This record gives sequence, C-alpha cells and structure tokens, in this order.
Amino acid sequence: MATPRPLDLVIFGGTGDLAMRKLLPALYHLHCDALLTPEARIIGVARDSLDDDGYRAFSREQAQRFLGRDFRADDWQTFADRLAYAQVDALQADSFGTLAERLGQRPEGQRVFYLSTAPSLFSAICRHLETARLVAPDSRVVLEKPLGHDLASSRQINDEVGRHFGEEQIYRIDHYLGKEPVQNLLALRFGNALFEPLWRREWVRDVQITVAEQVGVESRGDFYDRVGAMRDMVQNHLLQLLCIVAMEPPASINPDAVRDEKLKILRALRPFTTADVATRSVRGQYRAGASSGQPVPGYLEEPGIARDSHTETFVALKAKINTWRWAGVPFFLRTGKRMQEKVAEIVINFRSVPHSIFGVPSSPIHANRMVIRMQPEETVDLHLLAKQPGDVMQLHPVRLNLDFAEAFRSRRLEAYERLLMDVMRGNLTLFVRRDEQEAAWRWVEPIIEGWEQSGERPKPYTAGTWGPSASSALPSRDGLCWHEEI
Ligand SMILES: NC(=O)C1=CN([C@@H]2O[C@H](COP(=O)(O)OP(=O)(O)OC[C@H]3O[C@@H](n4cnc5c(N)ncnc54)[C@H](OP(=O)(O)O)[C@@H]3O)[C@@H](O)[C@H]2O)C=CC1
Ligand SMILES: O=C1O[C@H](COP(=O)(O)O)[C@@H](O)[C@H](O)[C@H]1O
Repeated sequence: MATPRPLDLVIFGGTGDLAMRKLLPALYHLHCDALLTPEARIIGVARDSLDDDGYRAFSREQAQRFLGRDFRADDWQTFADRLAYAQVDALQADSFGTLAERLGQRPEGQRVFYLSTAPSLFSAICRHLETARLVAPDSRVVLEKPLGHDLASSRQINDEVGRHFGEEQIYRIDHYLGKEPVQNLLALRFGNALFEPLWRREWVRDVQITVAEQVGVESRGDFYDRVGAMRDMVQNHLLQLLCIVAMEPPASINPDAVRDEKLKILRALRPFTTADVATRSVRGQYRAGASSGQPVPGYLEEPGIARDSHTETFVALKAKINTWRWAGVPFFLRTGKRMQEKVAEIVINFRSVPHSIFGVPSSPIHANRMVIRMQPEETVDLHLLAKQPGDVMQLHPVRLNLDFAEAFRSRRLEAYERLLMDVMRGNLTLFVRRDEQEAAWRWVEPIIEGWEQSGERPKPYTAGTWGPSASSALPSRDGLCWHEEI
C-alpha cells in the first residue's frame, strides 16, 4: 500500500471567524480521533504579523471559547504542534515568499489551500499561488460560500480560479451537505427500496425546509448587510437540501453521478416571474425583541448595518419543480436570523389516507411525515399513526427513530470534520460543481431583482418569533401550515 503523502493544509483567513469557530475545532477533533496523519501540518495565513507561537496562542484562546467542554489542554498541546503561521497579504504577490518557504520544506507534500477569506480575494490568491509555483497538478483548493454576489460575479471568480486549478481540484464547500442526517437521507432514500415508490407527487403532499437561527448577525454585520439571507443561506444551503430531497436516484455514489442529478433538479426549478415574487416569496427583517428571554436589538441597530438597510434577514419561498415526479408538490423554503428557535429540518409531509376507516378524529391528528432534523439535535424520524393501547380503537401519533443512534454509537463527525476528511481523501461527492452553483444563482437572481424593483422594504418581524406573518400565509393559501404551527 502506498504511504499517504504528508498533508499541508493552508488556511487563507487562518485568523478569521470561520477558521476559529469551525475549521480549527474540526481539525482538533480529527486529531484527537487519530484521523489526521502524523505529519499533517496546518498553516494559518493572514496579514496580521504573528509568528508560529503567536498563532498557536491566539488559536488556543479561541479554541477554549469555541470547543467549550471538548477542549482538553493535553490534546490541544499535541494538536498545536501541527500549527504554523505565514504572514501573507493575498493582494501582494511578493508577500507569498514566507508561505513558499514553508511549503518548500517538503515539496512532496499534498497541498490543500482552504480559502476562508472574502471571495473577492480568491482570484488574487490563486494567481499568486501559481506565480509562486505552489500549485502542483494534484493540489486542491477549497472555496467557501457565498461564491460571488450574483451569477456574473460567481462566473468571474470561477473563471479566475479555473485558470489555476482544474474542476477536479476545486472543492466548493457547502457545510450543510456534511451534516450526518443529510447523508442519512441519501442512505435511506437510495439504500432502501421502501421509500422510492412513495417519494413522488402521488404520495407527498408538500415538503418544508427550514433553517431557523436564534442568533442575529453577531460580529458579521458588515459582511451580512452586503449579502442577506437569500445569498447567505438560500442560494447554497437550502437549495442543496432541496436537491438531496428531490433528486432522482443517481447511478452510483460517484461525485459526478450525484452532482448530475442535483443539477437536473436545479434546472427544473420553475423560474419566478414578477407576479410570483409578490405571491410566492416573503422577505423580512428583524426588529428589536427577545431571544432566550433576553432583550435583543433590531437588525438596523446592530453594528455594521446601514441605518436604512433593506437587507433581508428572513426569506420564505414556495418553490415548484417541473418534473413528472414533483409536479404540483409545493416545496416551502424558509430561513431567518433571530427566530424563535434554532431549528434546521426537512419535513416530508405525506398525504393522508384517501378514506379513513377509523372515522373522523375529534381533533386533527398529524402523522404521515418524515422529519430530518439537523439542529438542534441530529435525528431522522418517521411519524405514523398507531393504535393507542386500550380497549378502544383509538389512533395516536408515534415516532419511529430512523437514524438508529443506539445502533451506531460511534461519535458522529461534525459537518466540517466530515468535509475536511473528504477533501483530504479527494472525494468530491459532497462538494458543489460549478454548473450546480451557477444554476442556483440563475434561479435566485430574478427573486432578488423582483424585490429590488418593487422598492418595498422587507417585512418587519419581532426578534424571537417565526418571522413576518406573511410567511404563515404562504403555506396557508394551499390549506397547509409550517411544521411548528401544527
Ligand atoms: N464565519 C462564518 O460563520 C462563515 C463564513 N463563511 C465564509 O468564510 C469566509 C471567511 O469568513 P469569516 O472567517 O467570517 O471572515 P473574517 O472577516 O472573520 O476573516 C477574514 C480572514 O481573512 C484574512 N484576510 C483579510 N484580508 C486579507 C488579505 N488581503 N490577505 C490575507 N488574509 C486576509 C483576515 O485576517 P487579516 O485581516 O489579519 O488579514 C481573516 O483571517 C467568507 O467567505 C465567508 O462568507 C461561510 C460560512 C460561515
Ligand atoms: O453558512 C452559514 O451558515 C451559518 C449557519 O450554519 P449552522 O451550521 O450553524 O446552521 C449561518 O449562521 C451563517 O450566516 C452562514 O454564512
């Protein structure tokens, strides 16, 4: 067996929020589970003038904060030995020398460049890496989202990155695809014949995808105000989740087989007309309210936000898919900040029986539903009706746990852990291909343009609620309601 090559993982934006909150904690967990090869090295890159020890000290302080109870001083010590730092200004070609020196120490290393900076720096980084002769034919580059601001800017970035890296070297990350229940949905759908006949318009009444956050924009106001919920969450995470639910069975788990099927769904999404924007979309912006019992400011009072900002912090959409399988089935998508609870879930609502032999219940009973929860806990449940024990035939909803947490007791990998492992192994299945990303931009753009042309402000909602009241109206026009309203 070939000896694995030593890994050099270079994190551009190595001192930033994402690196500290997600990437280093994920790598620390992989280290503790002995999933990193002994020689693997992590080189943080930013403009700040730090040396290796300074970077280790900064990372340790942040890790204590973000790892919480998982932080163990002795494990961190051995993990920190892997950390190094290179001071580089991505915009200055001549500042790549220190990084080149570092990487030059082991030319045989497998290089992974993780671009965790603003996307406006991606092309300069790739260009300067190549000029410094740091890109080998098997180097990999990981691109964070959102890639660009619209279709044109995403194409431009992809073109520029593509001049230095082949598509098979490019890992466009969408961390929602790394979440365990999302992969479990793939396993349930395509590993069992049971669900396939039910997974279609004849049996599915509607699908709801919700990613609700309790937090506001936190320290990222400046970034968020230029982006908004549509670009931050819908264009990527929610549409990728929709694809996983709606795609046809791929011929294999091969990356392109899966990505081809996702692409077909993105291309089959019915485009929004101007009239649709008014009737099938809702955008909102939070006002002051309460979160976990504490008063919280409104979006416009948050640091970094323009005082008259029209940026949306909430989006709800009714999407339709123009295929035989899904014609007529509404896909409701919803995401927002400062909502009542932190919930990320996919709900597949199956149709009720065509005729009930048990009569009409005194109050409505809701079952026939699969709920794939990614947050706050990771679960997959099937809600069915069963007989309530006793001498009368009375139906009661029961929940079958389909993720079998009891059966598989091993620690679940967190999304970034799983995806970083895939990058190291060279597995592109859970990464987004360029054509998928562009198809997603093509679909969301008319909605954003429709909002801009209308000149209307996003609808206000109180922090700590489920969004503007217009959001409830979206499913209720079809006689339906959001999952939490049941
Ligand atoms: N934070 C999050 O939760 C998420 C972030 N993302 C994406 O990840 C990326 C990074 O986000 P985030 O970590 O929040 O951003 P931050 O603003 O917190 O960090 C940016 C990082 O880039 C570095 N940087 C900025 N300019 C340069 C430059 N010219 N040369 C070299 N380094 C530079 C900064 O260090 P310095 O200023 O010292 O150079 C810092 O390390 C963005 O694309 C974002 O959209 C995606 C999902 C979630
Ligand atoms: O990509 C992003 O995701 C986070 C939410 O991720 P989660 O795994 O905590 O649900 C969101 O807060 C952030 O704004 C967005 O950029």
